[in-house]
Amino acid sequence: MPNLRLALAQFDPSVGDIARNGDEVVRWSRRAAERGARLVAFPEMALTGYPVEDLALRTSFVEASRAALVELAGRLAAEGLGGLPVVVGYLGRAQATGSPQNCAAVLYGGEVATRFAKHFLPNYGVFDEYRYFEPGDQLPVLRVDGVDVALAICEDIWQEGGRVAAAGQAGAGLLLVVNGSPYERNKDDQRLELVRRRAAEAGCALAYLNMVGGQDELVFDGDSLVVDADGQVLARAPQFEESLLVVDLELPTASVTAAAGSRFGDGLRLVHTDLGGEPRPRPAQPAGEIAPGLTDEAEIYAALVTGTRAYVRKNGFTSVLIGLSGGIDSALVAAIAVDAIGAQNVTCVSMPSQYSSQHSKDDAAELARRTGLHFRTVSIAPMFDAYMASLGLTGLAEENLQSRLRGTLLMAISNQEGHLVLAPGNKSELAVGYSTLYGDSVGAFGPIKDVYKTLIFQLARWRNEVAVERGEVPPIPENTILKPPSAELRPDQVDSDSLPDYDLLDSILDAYVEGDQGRDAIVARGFEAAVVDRVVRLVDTAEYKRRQYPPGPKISPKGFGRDRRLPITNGWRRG
Ligand SMILES: Nc1ncnc2c1ncn2[C@@H]1O[C@H](COP(=O)(O)OP(=O)(O)OC[C@H]2O[C@@H]([n+]3cccc(C(=O)O)c3)[C@H](O)[C@@H]2O)[C@@H](O)[C@H]1O
Ligand SMILES: Nc1ncnc2c1ncn2[C@@H]1O[C@H](COP(=O)(O)OP(=O)(O)OP(=O)(O)O)[C@@H](O)[C@H]1O
Ligand SMILES: NC(=O)CC[C@H](N)C(=O)O
Repeated sequence: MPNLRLALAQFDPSVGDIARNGDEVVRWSRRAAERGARLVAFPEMALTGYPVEDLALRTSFVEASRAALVELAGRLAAEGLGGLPVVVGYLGRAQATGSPQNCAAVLYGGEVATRFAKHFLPNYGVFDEYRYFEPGDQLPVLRVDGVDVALAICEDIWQEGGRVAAAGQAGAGLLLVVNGSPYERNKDDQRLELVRRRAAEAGCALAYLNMVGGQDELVFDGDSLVVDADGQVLARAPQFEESLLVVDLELPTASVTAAAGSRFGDGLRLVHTDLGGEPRPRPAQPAGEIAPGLTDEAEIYAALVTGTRAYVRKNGFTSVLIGLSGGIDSALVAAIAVDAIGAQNVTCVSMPSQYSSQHSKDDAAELARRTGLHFRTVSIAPMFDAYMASLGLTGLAEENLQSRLRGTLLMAISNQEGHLVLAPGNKSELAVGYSTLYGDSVGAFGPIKDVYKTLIFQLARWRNEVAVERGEVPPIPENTILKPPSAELRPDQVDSDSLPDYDLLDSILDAYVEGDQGRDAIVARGFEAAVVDRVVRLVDTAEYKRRQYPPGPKISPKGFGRDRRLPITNGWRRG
């Protein structure tokens, strides 16, 4: 059996920065060549970044991507890499109609050897690909060193038939799939199972390459992997880290004999590109590594850190600002920020009012001491008194004023010092509208907006335990984790005064938001009808707040954002 040394470049592209992404393709291709790879692949739309959203509808952007692809082919050859076939995703257009397409190409010998477009387009959850792209209709097969490699793009393997079935019918020796597959909790297990099933269906080995990094609300976790035809994992890249996965594959001798243009299932037309090369023997020291997977908490925390770091850096900031209350939410956000960009780049402000307890001030200061982040205290009391003297506010208006003064203060410091403000709201609060508009909801990015309160506690404990295991100081003070959550907007206030206990609330939210179950179905599961009705009503009437909330990293199958699109003005009250 011939050997193919394959390299999967699991890198972090930047949306819209075609020049930088092109440079990265050259850099990683050079590394692949140095490691003896005979074929190197880059993720879905690596040249433009992914997803490009409505940039796909801009002719100037499509043309820039197409021109950059041709230029990249020449540049690779000029830099001595013309003999290494490079599979790279880009934004292209259909020849017949000129419509945008989600494409990939093989660059070889200074030229674009072949191009093809994604066959199946995802149009659910966060994806809108019918809005942008025309589907492709080719089965691209690349012959390299006596092995036939069929190529596909992400959703192509998530739906039945298509290129998977066609690759099997054509007799390909390897199915190489390039992806932009956003992170969700437990999706790594789902992908592994999918990849194994598709390898069996195609009857050949399958190489799955995903990108890493963050793009607005999406986080990409990498976790690229290669399985043989029996589904056995031959190589696996680390999660959330850039890496070059190099693997030696013993593959069947090329056997695709159908004529170019032959049709396969789903009407796919075979385009066979023979790059030549002799079959190679198995090397004395075969390549291939299997990175260990992360635990559930480690994976979620890494996603939050990755998403936050990417947002801050890709938007040109170096530092962030957080209002630190001594409570668990802002404490976890501060810990994430420190892990993402370093304590020296994180500033926290304690903004006590007349209702702030001593422990809240002490706990905030203690977190700062433990992590080494910049910390200062600005009392909101004089500003509060000035407002009260002018307006004479009471009740909720008085409570919200405190939160708004803090929001204004944070934005003022941001303007003055150039830090990006992080919003500390969690998913439970966002679900029921338990935050003050233009108050604690101000900010550019919400690192924990897709994390339920019960999971916040779990992550805080986990982060502290990791620190202990590493012999470091746990970042989050014990008291912050142990005390009952409170907004401290009036004397002795605790969250449980106005909300069901978080265990109960999160269980109902899980059914209503993640599970999309109706009110009756949730009650039928044994939850008290009055509590369900209240939670459903709170969720439904808080849509206006969620739409004004900053973006934040999606970690669940249904983040508030593009995964869940409901009207703000909505008279439907039956869940
Ligand atoms: N459909 C709609 N579309 C657009 N805007 C709408 C609207 N309905 C009301 N509004 C506007 O929104 C205002 C009400 O919203 P808002 O001003 O935020 O005030 P509101 O939601 O009434 O009160 C804030 C709630 O969040 C809780 N909170 C605040 C701060 C921190 C925490 C915490 O522990 O984390 C909890 C607080 O206890 C209270 O229950 C209305 O006065 C109105 O101006
Ligand atoms: N005394 C304070 N000093 C600084 N920031 C504060 C203070 N109180 C509230 N905040 C800011 O407002 C956010 C909302 O705080 P609040 O205490 O109302 O609710 P919470 O959701 O329980 O959050 P946390 O667990 O962080 O306290 C906090 O996360 C923090 O960013
Ligand atoms: N980019 C894509 O086609 C992604 C769709 C696919 N279902 C995934 O999440 O992995």
